[in-house]
Amino acid sequence: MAATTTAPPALSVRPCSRQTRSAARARPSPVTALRKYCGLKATSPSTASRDSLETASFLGEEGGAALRQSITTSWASSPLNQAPASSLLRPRASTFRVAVLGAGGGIGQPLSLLIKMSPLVSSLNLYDIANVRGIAADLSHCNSPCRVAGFSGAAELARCLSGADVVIIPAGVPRKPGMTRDDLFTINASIVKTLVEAVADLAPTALIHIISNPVNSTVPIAAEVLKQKGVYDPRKLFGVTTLDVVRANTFLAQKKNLRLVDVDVPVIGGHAGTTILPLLSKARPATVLTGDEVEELTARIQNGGTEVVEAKAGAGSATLSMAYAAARFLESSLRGLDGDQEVYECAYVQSALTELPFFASRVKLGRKGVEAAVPADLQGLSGFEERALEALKPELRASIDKGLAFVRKEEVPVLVVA
Ligand SMILES: NC(=O)c1ccc[n+]([C@@H]2O[C@H](COP(=O)([O-])OP(=O)(O)OC[C@H]3O[C@@H](n4cnc5c(N)ncnc54)[C@H](O)[C@@H]3O)[C@@H](O)[C@H]2O)c1
Ligand SMILES: O=C(O)C[C@H](O)C(=O)O
Repeated sequence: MAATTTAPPALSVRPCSRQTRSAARARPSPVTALRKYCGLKATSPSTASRDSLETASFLGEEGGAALRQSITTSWASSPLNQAPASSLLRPRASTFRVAVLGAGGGIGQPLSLLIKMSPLVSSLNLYDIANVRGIAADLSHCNSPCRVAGFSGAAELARCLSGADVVIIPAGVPRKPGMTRDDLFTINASIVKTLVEAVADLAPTALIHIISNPVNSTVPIAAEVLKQKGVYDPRKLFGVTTLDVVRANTFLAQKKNLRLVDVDVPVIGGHAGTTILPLLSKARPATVLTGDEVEELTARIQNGGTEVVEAKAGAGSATLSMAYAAARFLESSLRGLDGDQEVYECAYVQSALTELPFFASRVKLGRKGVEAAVPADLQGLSGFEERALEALKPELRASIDKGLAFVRKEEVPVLVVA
């Protein structure tokens, strides 16, 4: 990730489309390349204006504009059309402080790198029970403005959390082949409970992004802990389900040969097996799918996590795609906190959209976290989706109850997962 003095397209986190890749090969002006730059978030025309689609980026709208401006100036004035790195990398100063708990893990490390690249983040605190000082030292050598510090062991958790605007929690054990996410409950429930207790005490106004599985239960656990501590604000607690949306977008685009950047599939319900419900009938662009295609795509999206667990054959679950998804969700959250107006993501939150107290749906993000859930996605579902929605409710409810009972020290209900 070293900054170079060569072509600015190297600044992109990823090329966003075939068109962008071929444009890069043709060595366009850097300004043209950046106009096409889409960064981590492939914004949908359904949720963004044409302008914001063009500027949507991991850099944020303003950051992207500032970067384009700096490149216009420095590129044009450079005799070799190769501006010095210092003038190319001039993102805006920002004010958000992010803490990652479980930063030494398979998700934590690449996620921390992506966050270090974000000009929306001024300070990144890494925490793990394992030693993360080396990771912090390593990251701190990247010449992006965000300050990085490492905190290892429970004694340093308080300093890590102090002043955080967003706390991201990927701490916990991942699945091995043959396990369900619920099989992780025994270990991860306690980890999440302990960490959220600390967040309640030390960063009670922070947004909390929970990645640790089983998300369907760990989010209710976190809610109950925060309630017991008297600091629960349901607008600020999220189960990160962005990976389901990322997978749905990718798999649909592959299946129907669509431009990835155009595709947006809302995914509702929860984050485990059949509780993951992609609403393909609401996909943008509107796409004609046969019944078989819907069933096949839905199953692939629901089993995306298992696909990776099996491919890794005992070495863990999705880490890189999860880091990418979590970085996208963080960027959207920070843009909301920063006052951007039209920021939407799917997330697993306290919800009144169905009879279930927690439910993943598209939500509007704002200065205080969730501004509103978007009910429109649940209206006019296909027959297949209606049936799948009803079918997922018992399992999701059982997972929620299991999480709540764990904190309330009630008898934990037996959860039967197919
Ligand atoms: N929400 C999602 O879509 C999604 C996607 C992928 C993985 N996950 C989940 O994320 C979790 C982490 O996955 P991973 O692959 O990074 O696992 P990992 O084992 O590679 O990393 C977990 C890290 O957590 C740390 N840790 C454990 N207990 C801790 C504690 N009490 N305090 C601080 N740190 C602690 C470990 O030391 C380790 O560094 C798993 O539960 C996995 O199932 C969720
Ligand atoms: O599948 C897992 O266990 C990890 C994660 O929930 C995923 O969807 O990849």
